[in-house]
Amino acid sequence: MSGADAYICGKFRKTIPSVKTIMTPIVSVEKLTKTYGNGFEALKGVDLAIEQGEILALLGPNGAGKTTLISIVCGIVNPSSGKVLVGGHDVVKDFRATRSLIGLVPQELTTDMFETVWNTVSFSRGVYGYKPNPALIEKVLKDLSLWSKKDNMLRELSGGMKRRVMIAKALSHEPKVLFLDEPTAGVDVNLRREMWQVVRDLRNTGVTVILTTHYIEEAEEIADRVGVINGGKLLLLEEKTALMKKLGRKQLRLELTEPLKAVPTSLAVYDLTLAADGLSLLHEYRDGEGQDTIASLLAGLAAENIHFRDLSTRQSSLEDIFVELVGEKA
Ligand SMILES: Nc1ncnc2c1ncn2[C@@H]1O[C@H](COP(=O)(O)OP(=O)(O)OP(=O)(O)O)[C@@H](O)[C@H]1O
Repeated sequence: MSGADAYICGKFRKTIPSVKTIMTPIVSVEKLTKTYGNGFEALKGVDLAIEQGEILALLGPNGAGKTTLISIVCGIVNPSSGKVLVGGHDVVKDFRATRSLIGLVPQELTTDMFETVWNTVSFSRGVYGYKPNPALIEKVLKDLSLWSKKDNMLRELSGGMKRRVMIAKALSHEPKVLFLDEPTAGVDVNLRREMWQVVRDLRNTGVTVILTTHYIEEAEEIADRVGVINGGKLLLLEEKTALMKKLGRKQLRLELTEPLKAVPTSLAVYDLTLAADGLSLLHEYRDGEGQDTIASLLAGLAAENIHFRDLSTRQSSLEDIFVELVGEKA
């Protein structure tokens, strides 16, 4: 059963096998470059394979090249060199075939505010040359909790509903790959969580979701894999949990009972940082490497007669990892 079939047949059913069992990428990008007319090199050789049924979050600061990459895959911008395949079809040579496999939800709401939800979504399907399919449109609107608003004009909807209409439009022609460009930019926390659930539900129908985001929390929350783009290059592409494990750091903080003037030489081996007031000691270590060291550190402190009244650990977040990689916030 294809992702689209699953979409038609069930309320976001979990019918699709896990990412790891499927080998052929639904989107494959090889040595992709883009130099705009003014000579600006927006992409400098990007390689990327996206598996069917995964959620991939592309993180990167402003101007990193995320929208350029998405626009090339969607056939909106021409690449300067390299090759992009969607469902095995070349995005330049076989534009119609690839475009019909893709749904794009742009950053901006681009639709007639005086049109009804039903007409807007139905019209989108027609744009792709598909025959009307009221049953599918009904299903899409119900799954996105828009059914009760089908006869309302877009201007009568809340911000969150308008965003869901944009997703419904993109799903109206049953795409296999859905691109969401900054799906939750400028929305409140509740709406962001609602959107995350919509994205997860979509993935569970087999739709492959690629989203760009500035919100690290978003990637941390819903992505299966994370790609980091900066300066037109893909700096890393990694399964999220593996990434957190590999690059994640832990920090042990000890609150001392008495201020310490300096770290005793016998403890120099632990690479401790003493706070300016002398009342806390910090020890950083890689995830999974700490246990033995911490036991001997605590023994070393006891031997030096240094006592602490509290101790806490902190796991570095994806945000810390990102800042370390890119040198700035997303
Ligand atoms: N049509 C264009 N002509 C010239 N340069 C462009 C054009 N479109 C984009 N650029 C430049 O290419 C770079 C990448 O832009 P792009 O929109 O892909 O970044 P982005 O990662 O999506 O950024 P943001 O997060 O701000 O949306 C930027 O420096 C931008 O100014």
